[in-house]
Parts: sequence; C-alpha cells; structure tokens
Amino acid sequence: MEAIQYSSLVKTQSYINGGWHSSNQRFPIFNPANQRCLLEVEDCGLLGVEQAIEAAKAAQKSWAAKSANERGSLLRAWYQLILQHQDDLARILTQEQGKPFAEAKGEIGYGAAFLDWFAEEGKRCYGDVIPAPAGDKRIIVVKQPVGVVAAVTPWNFPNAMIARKAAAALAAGCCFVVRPAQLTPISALALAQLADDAGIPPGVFNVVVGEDAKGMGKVLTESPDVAKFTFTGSTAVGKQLIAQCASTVKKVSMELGGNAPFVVFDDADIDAAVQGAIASKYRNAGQTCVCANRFLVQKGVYQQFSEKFAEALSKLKVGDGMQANIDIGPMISEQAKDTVHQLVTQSIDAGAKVLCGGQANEAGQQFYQPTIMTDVSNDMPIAKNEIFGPVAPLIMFEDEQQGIELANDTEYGLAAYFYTRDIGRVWRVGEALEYGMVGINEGIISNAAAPFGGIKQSGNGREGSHYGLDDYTEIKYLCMGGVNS
Ligand SMILES: NC(=O)C1=CN([C@@H]2O[C@H](COP(=O)(O)OP(=O)(O)OC[C@H]3O[C@@H](n4cnc5c(N)ncnc54)[C@H](OP(=O)(O)O)[C@@H]3O)[C@@H](O)[C@H]2O)C=CC1
Ligand SMILES: O=C(O)[C@H](O)CS(=O)(=O)O
Repeated sequence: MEAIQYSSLVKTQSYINGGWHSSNQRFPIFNPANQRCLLEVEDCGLLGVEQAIEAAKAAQKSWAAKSANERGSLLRAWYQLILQHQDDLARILTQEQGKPFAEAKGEIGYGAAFLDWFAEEGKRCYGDVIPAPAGDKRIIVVKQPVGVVAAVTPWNFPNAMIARKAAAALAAGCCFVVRPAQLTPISALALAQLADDAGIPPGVFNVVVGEDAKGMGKVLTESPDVAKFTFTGSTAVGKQLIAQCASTVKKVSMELGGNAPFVVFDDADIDAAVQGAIASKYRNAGQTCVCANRFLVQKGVYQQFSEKFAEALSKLKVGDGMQANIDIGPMISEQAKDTVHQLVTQSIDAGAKVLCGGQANEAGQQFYQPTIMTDVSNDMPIAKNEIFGPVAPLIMFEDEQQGIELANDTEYGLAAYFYTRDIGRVWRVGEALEYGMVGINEGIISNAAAPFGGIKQSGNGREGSHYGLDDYTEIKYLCMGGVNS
C-alpha cells in the first residue's frame, strides 16, 4: 500500500468492540490495476461476526441514551478526521478498488457528507402530539432507535456505502456492524481507525472482514440481536438476504441493482446531454448502480448526439488510477471485464454495431475500452442487463410516448435521466418515469441532502436526506388516559 502518510490507517484486522481482532486465517487483497498483492487481511470468521453483534448489543442501551447532540458531536469529529485524511483514504481506495484518485477523493468527500448531514439530522428526529378523540386522553408519538443494525456493502464504493449507512444509524442511536466486500476491506478498516480516533465508544461501530460472504451474511441476517439489516449490492443477492431476514422479522432496507435509461429528446441541449452522458456512464468505469445503462435518443438528434458523444469519449484516458490525469481505471476483476465483453459480443451477434471501443484495453488485463454501441434494441443483452462497465448502448426512438415506454421497460427502478428544454415535457416525463430518482438535464444526482433509493426490483428504503433517518427509527405511540380524573 503506497504513499500513505498516516500509517495507522492501513489496518488488516477486524474492528470489534473498539479493538483489533487477531486471527490466523488470512487472505490477500490485490490491486486491480496491476494484480499485485497489496497486503493480507485477517479473516475474523463467523465467531468474529457473533462477537461483533454481541459488542453492539452490549453498547446499544448506552449509545441510545446519549443525547442527539452528544452523538452528533462524535459524528462531526469523525467527519473532520475523514476530511483531514482524505488524500490517504483516497489512495487506499484507488489501490484496492481501482477508481482514479480524483474520483476516490470525491467518494471520500461524498461519504463524509453523510456524517456531516446526520450529525445535525439526528437532532431533528421529531415526534408528534395528536389531538385525542376523547377529552381525558392525550396522544403522543415518539421516534426511538430501532436497535442493533447490520450491514453488508459492495466493492464499488468501499468507503461511501459504509459512511452513508453508518451516519444515519449512529445518529438515530443505533449500534452498527458492517461486513464489507471481500475485495475491498481496507477502506472499511481505515474508517474504523478514524471512528476510534474520533472517540466513538467501543461496540458502536464494528467492521468484520472475511471471505465467507454467505456464512457471515447468514449470521447477520438471522441473529435475533440484530433489529435492522441494510444491504447495498445486486438484486439477486438482495432477494436472498431479505428472505433470510424473515426468520426474525427484521426491518430491512435494500439498495440494489439498476438499469438507468438516459433519454435524449430532440429539443435537448445536445452538448449538455453529452456532458451528462460522459459523467453518468463512465464514472467508476461504469461500475455504479446509477450509471446510465441505456441511451434512448430521439430520431431527430440521434446522429448528432452519437457523433458528439464519440468525440467526447475519445478524450478519456484509461490507466492506473494512481497516475495523474486518468479518467477510467480497471474493472474490479478479470471476470467482471469478461462479463461486460460477453454482453457486447452477444449484442453484436443480435445486430448491434460498435461505434468505438468494444475490446479489452491494452492498459492491463482488467481494463476495458470506453465503448459506444449503435443499432441497439431494448431486448438485446446489452440493454436488458445491468452492464456494470464502460459501455454505452444507443437505442433510437420516435416520439415521447415510445421514449417513456422504452425507459420503463425493465424490472429495475433506481435512477433515470432525461434531457429536454420543454417545461411541459419535464413534468410529463418526470412523473411518468417509474424510478426512485430522476435526473433532469443532469447526469450526477447523488448527494447527502437527497433521498437515494429505488423502487421495483431496485430495492426499498432511502439513504441520505431527512428521510434517511426513517430506516433506523421505530414509531411508538403513547396514549395517556385519565387526564381529567
Ligand atoms: N443500489 C445501489 O446503491 C448499489 C447496487 N449495486 C449493485 O450490486 C452489483 C454489483 O456489486 P456486487 O458487489 O458485485 O454485488 P453483490 O451483490 O455480489 O455483492 C454485494 C455484497 O454482498 C456480498 N454478498 C454476495 N453474496 C452474498 C450472500 N449470499 N450472502 C451475504 N452477502 C453476500 C458481497 O460479498 P463479496 O463481494 O465478498 O462476495 C458484497 O459484499 C450490481 O448489480 C450493482 O448495481 C452495487 C452498489 C450500489
Ligand atoms: O454504489 C453505488 O453505485 C452508489 O450508490 C452510487 S452513488 O451513490 O455513489 O452515486
């Protein structure tokens, strides 16, 4: 792990009950840019997960008993330390996950923004006083922390996906156990070091690392001491985890897969649409759940958009994210790269054409060329599946109604984007799209002030914004009688 100033950030053991958990089971972490082993981390195993749940359970009452101000001050201290070590955290992230350093810095800032937001939002966890139907009664509604929260997070945002969940959970008064993806545990452990430095008490924030995703997930989803489970990852895995939570009727929130349409109407500002397309499609080499996945372009501007899009794409530089001026890093694994290429070749067999790219990139074995495909139809593999790679399929449509129908023709409902300058069309299309989040003349929509989440098979629950606390609180109704006696 190169160029880390604050060396204590580089941890190799799970963080449980405020301590570093040693184990003689180890597994290697590789740099996706060059396949070199960065370091080995110690696998805490299923026993470690159980110990982390125990620690969270033991700390739960005292953490919930703190005032929102006290919890907020600790979250803010954590926030400030993350910003203080932003460059180190970004270097760790780029080396274990691959995204370019500038993007990794952005992710660190994005994750920290949730700590900043919920340090304040926890103080606004308001209840209600409701006029009682009978004169001698009083009705009060209070919100209380749900209890111990367990989380499983993906490799594509190994810092922000944890910060986005932990910030709301801790602000609401919940203790937290997270199991990060096997491929990217170092960013999670660095966050734990800074939580420790910030003075967050033992047992409140726990990170368990290990290779046995299924086994560790089973412990987290089936433990009667875990009140709430939150997951970010694929829809297929999310469905399994929801089913596993049923045995203890846990509160569940899911941030799952997506198939985002990016619709360009013939009255759009084409230059703005191209800028938004590049930003949305090629962020993290296309490995985000809100990346534009299908480009629906109205017939009258299809040629102009395609040409300008390809021209802008030719300026992007592919390489090791630790080098300067890199725009697109490696895929997380060779298998991931091969899966993307398979979608490309299957769609070519079905009649699609490659306008640019379409091959592995010479930068290394896990790199794929930024690609644009034309003559794509909505039923081709490259359009039906979540690509999770730097490939942009272009689909032509005739009129507004067809554009909306094609956009909604998917089991997913996370993010959608469209470009138009017609105010009536903004309202008609914005309301007709079946998605949790819609970017209008904008390709980057994620921020801590907004409720992030999807509908249909993209999940449920919201992260960020005022709404983000709801997933970590329970409503209690107090009925007071005999007031006049
Ligand atoms: N809606 C959203 O915000 C996001 C959605 N995603 C979606 O996730 C997919 C890509 O991410 P990817 O990480 O491959 O997704 P996966 O669903 O394969 O993995 C997500 C996490 O779940 C773990 N996991 C996998 N199988 C199980 C299991 N049976 N029990 C418990 N945990 C399990 C993984 O562990 P391990 O990696 O160690 O196997 C990882 O930590 C895409 O579909 C993408 O859209 C990704 C990020 C954000
Ligand atoms: O994991 C993801 O893909 C993130 O949720 C996308 S974002 O929130 O960083 O935009």
